[in-house]
Amino acid sequence: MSTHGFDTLDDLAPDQRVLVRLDLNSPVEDGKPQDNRRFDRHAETVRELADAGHRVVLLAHQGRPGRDDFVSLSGHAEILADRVGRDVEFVADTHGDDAVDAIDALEPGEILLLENTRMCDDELPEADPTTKADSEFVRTLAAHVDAYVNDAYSAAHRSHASLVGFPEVLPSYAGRVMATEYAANTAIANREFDGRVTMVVGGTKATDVIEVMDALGESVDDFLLGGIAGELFLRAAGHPVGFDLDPEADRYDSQWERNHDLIERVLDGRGGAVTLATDLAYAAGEGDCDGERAEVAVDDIDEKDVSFLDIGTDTAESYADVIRDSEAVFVKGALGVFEEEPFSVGTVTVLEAIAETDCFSVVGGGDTSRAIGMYGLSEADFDHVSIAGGAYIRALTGQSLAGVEALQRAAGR
Ligand SMILES: Nc1ncnc2c1ncn2[C@@H]1O[C@H](COP(=O)(O)OP(=O)(O)OP(=O)(O)O)[C@@H](O)[C@H]1O
Ligand SMILES: O=C(O)[C@H](O)COP(=O)(O)O
Repeated sequence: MSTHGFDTLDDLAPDQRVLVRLDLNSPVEDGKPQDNRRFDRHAETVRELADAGHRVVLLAHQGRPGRDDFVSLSGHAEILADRVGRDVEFVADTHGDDAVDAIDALEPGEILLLENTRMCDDELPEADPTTKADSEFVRTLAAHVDAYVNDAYSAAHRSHASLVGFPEVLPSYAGRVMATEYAANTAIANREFDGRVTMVVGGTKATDVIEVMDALGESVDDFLLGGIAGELFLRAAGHPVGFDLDPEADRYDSQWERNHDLIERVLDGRGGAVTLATDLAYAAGEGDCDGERAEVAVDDIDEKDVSFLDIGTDTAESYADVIRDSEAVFVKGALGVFEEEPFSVGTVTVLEAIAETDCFSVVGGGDTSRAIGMYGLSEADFDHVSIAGGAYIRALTGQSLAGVEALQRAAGR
């Protein structure tokens, strides 16, 4: 058993017919899944199992019923096959006769992907593990395999049948992605660091990250703020910022209404640990992201009529200094609209400082981690680049994940 209380692939017996839950949930365009790092990451677990001679049956979900991204996994099988370097057979069935026949026909080292688990009525909604274990979906598939592996860390906060049902009835193991993500993302709450622990807080989901700041309390020495949350904190400090260029998007006002009490509480309790931007960047001229970068000192902002798109250069440099002096750095959310090169300065300066520094580092959030590839940085320069969104947030705030708890219970049986 690992130190995290679950068994891993190191504990798996040889020659198993193994059911493996992945998270291949991807952006979908014109009905087709778009390639992303989830395929590369899970491919390593799948390849390891197939190379070891196991018969590999894969489960994954895509989208949510009723949404445009709720599509079949046939396209996912093609991308995954390319990444694994082996054939991945696909059957458009979740647990009926076609699925069962295909499972029974597998030879050692062969890989089969079943249809989108959310197309099976038993998968959703969330329910307790025993109820999910008693579903036809779980009972049927469990009878045709020897073991279950959960590699879907980024979906592990959902108490769905494919995540919590199987560990109730099968010997269960964490896949490589699950084990790595779990260790890195809980480090902020579980590990002792000798030196300064810094958290870079940005992005658009201010409510999420402010709750993280509140929950983390003393385990973080410095919070470096940017993005929407950064502007909300500046607003709390009396600066007229947080102007919605597109009022429909409503990035600021509703998140301000929802969070201003919490922001005050964080500032009262941990104000000394919170560092806010001293300058901000905006698009000169047109008033949208296409304009040239211009900067203004926060103290010189008199009116709320500009949409800020990045922290300023002085702020970025001072954040980089803090990072160079840190023992551990956790990133949640980008410091600006890095997708537009002129407004990537904050995010890229901070990521470069982390990459150059010998600190323990975790970068989380789907969008934020994309900046690493976009600006020529290497994932190898970070201890961990998470592929999880909601699960990363929950791990940072010390909340348990239903799928991880299910693995831990299974290991204890
Ligand atoms: N000042 C800003 N104004 C508008 N958008 C911003 C600003 N600063 C950052 N962003 C945007 O924030 C996005 C990333 O934030 P987000 O909160 O979505 O985090 P994430 O890293 O993608 O996490 P998740 O995986 O949970 O979505 C980027 O796409 C960036 O353009
Ligand atoms: O992409 C994700 O964050 C996970 O797959 C969870 O998806 P969900 O939010 O639709 O449950």
